[in-house]
Amino acid sequence: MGSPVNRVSMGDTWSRQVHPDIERERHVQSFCVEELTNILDGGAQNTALRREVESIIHSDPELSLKDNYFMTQNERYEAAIKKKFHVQMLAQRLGWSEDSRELYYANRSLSGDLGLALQFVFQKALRSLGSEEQIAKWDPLCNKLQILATYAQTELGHVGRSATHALVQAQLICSGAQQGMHAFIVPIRSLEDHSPLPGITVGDIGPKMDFDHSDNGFLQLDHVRIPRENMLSRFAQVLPDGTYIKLGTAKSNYLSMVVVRVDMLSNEVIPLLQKACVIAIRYSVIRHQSRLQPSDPEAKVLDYQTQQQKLFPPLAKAYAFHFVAKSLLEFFHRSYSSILDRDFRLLPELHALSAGMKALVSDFCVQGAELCRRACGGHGYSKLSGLPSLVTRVTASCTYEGENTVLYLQTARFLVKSYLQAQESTSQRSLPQSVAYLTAPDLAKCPAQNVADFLHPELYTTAWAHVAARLIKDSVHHLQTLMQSGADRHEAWNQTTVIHLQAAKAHLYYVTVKIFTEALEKLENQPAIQQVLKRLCDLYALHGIMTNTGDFLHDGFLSGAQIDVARKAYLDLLLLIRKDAVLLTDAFDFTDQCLNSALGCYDGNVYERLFQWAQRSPTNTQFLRNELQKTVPVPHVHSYLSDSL
Ligand SMILES: CCCCCCCCCCCCCCCC(=O)SCCNC(=O)CCNC(=O)[C@H](O)C(C)(C)COP(=O)(O)OP(=O)(O)OC[C@H]1O[C@@H](n2cnc3c(N)ncnc32)[C@H](O)[C@@H]1OP(=O)(O)O
Ligand SMILES: Cc1cc2nc3c(=O)[nH]c(=O)nc-3n(C[C@H](O)[C@H](O)[C@H](O)COP(=O)(O)OP(=O)(O)OC[C@H]3O[C@@H](n4cnc5c(N)ncnc54)[C@H](O)[C@@H]3O)c2cc1C
Repeated sequence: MGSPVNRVSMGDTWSRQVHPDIERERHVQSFCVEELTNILDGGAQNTALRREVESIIHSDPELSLKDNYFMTQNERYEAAIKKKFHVQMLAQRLGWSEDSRELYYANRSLSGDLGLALQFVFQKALRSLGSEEQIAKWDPLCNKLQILATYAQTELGHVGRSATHALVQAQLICSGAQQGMHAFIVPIRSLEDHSPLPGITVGDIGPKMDFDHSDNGFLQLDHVRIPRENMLSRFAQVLPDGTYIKLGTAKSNYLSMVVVRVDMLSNEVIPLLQKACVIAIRYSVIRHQSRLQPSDPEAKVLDYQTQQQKLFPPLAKAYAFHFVAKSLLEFFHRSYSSILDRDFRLLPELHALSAGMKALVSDFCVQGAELCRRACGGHGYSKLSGLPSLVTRVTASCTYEGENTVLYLQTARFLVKSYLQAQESTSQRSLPQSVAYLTAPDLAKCPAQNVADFLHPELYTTAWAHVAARLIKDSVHHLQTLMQSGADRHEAWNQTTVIHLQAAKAHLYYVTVKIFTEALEKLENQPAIQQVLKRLCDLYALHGIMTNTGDFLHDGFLSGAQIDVARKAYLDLLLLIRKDAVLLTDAFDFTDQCLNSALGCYDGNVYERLFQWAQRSPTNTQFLRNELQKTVPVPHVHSYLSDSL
């Protein structure tokens, strides 16, 4: 690997000297950081390749992210477009193919700060909904950037300034009959001069909370005609005489959403939380404040239990979600090709899991990133910490690709069906794997008696299964009671959605705990890593219990006394994780350039960097001469004072 300092140096003179406070954190290593990095990367060869790509990207001045925080929205957009084309040229020169690991790593090292991100969504949709001929026609045009494509499903589109083509999801009306949502490729701008085509009104939606690197726009279509073959036809066709032929199910065209949701977790959402944890935990061993004992020197803030309570649950989630995303991706790969071949048996479970996980993971990533930001005190409010951008960027993921409440309810719909299926004693069909626990034997009371009992993965997984199953049963009971009292199905559903939402969240939490524990079992040949990750897994499961105690107490599954014991187990874990905390963040192996944070650099030289970066601000660099020929920052209060006097 070479010296880590070499990897992370940003060229500042002090960055070769690691701050002693952070160096001490790395002094005693209870596990091999490099080995953990290899696990996260899926193998040592991947780590090596990723670092190779990172060094290419970071040595290229065109691809620097360092001025991002000082840019306006339009400047960010332009810089992101410029980088996109630059990376494309680099890829051509170095032979990085489309969908290659190299391009994936290039995107990661640039924090996804590349323009034309929606082209990716367009292509995912094209490949899942298009026929082989349509893919062969449109995909290469996108790869070579000969068309700039976007995905327009939500009303008011999302097309902006750059797109020449949009994949529009719209109602198909054939011979007067509504056939549901279908995907159409609509040319919207001239390929000659980029002007909007007849009938097209298109533009940028204006200032946003973040996502300035991405182009979001509105689109109106007024009597726009497109060729019949522009309707994506893997799952449905319209013949020249107007006959509609259904090749899939009524909801086959929703497949594109599944594909993108699965992909974006590891490509976009989870790294944002991971980076926030790296920044806040590194800063928390540099920042000293107050004393643990009156006679002590000022303590590192990470030594306060409340600081650990802020930062370690998000860290545990950052690891848990890595394994969740990996497992979801594996399930996706197992089922996708049969779905494309129109075998839809696995689709309901895949949809329910991917929609629900997108919601749960993005919700927790937002909460976690904001906690990290606040854990850095006043400096967390500075954009130069990197944290405000991480928070606002991850916040978008609770909305795009499906608003989270809407997605939890999709999972809940599947849970109701699965529960009813589990109740049918005559049913020959086995339940999908993720809900198999609905028929497993259940304990009425948790047997845990002491702290050690609460650290058994089987115990807390069973506890989560119990709560999820009870809440699902409860939600179905409420639904059925309302229907039996005369409410129609839709009304009864709406009157019980708050309860369904709670059930869906518990189910998803159970699934994440189960996936994390299963991932640990596979690490038995690496006991030191297994041990450190097990602590995070324990913390993840117990933190969930601590923040939902009512659900565990409700039917007496846990008693008040057991909750006290579980809390003791949880608090003990904070101390154990404390000594490995910085190493656990190092293992994510984000370069300093990619973190782009004055607080979070590997070397811990926070204050020098903050000071130096602040001086780069245009407010400090754009000077004018005042009447006394002295240079002063603009706008200067004296110019107004002299006007008004
Ligand atoms: C190098 C690489 C770089 C990469 C770098 C990446 C960067 C990445 C940056 C991200 C960049 C942002 C990109 C944002 C891009 C958008 O945001 S695009 C817009 C996406 N929009 C959405 O996701 C809309 C979300 N809403 C939904 O999904 C809603 O549930 C629906 C599906 C639209 C509701 O429709 P509905 O027909 O009313 O649905 P509903 O009655 O509830 O259900 C009907 C049936 O369909 C089923 N169903 C619903 N949805 C589905 C589905 N998707 N599949 C299968 N079945 C489904 C239901 O299970 C239900 O089945 P049954 O129970 O009847 O059997
Ligand atoms: C950064 C960003 C990028 C985006 N990019 C794209 C893009 O490229 N292409 C594109 O097509 N779209 C894009 N979108 C739009 C995005 O997909 C939608 O905003 C999202 O799917 C939510 O839909 P909505 O805005 O209509 O919210 P609404 O559906 O209006 O939601 C508003 C409220 O209503 C509630 N609600 C809605 N339906 C129900 C229901 N059935 N039951 C209970 N409550 C409900 C929601 O929970 C929410 O609280 C993007 C959005 C963002 C923020």
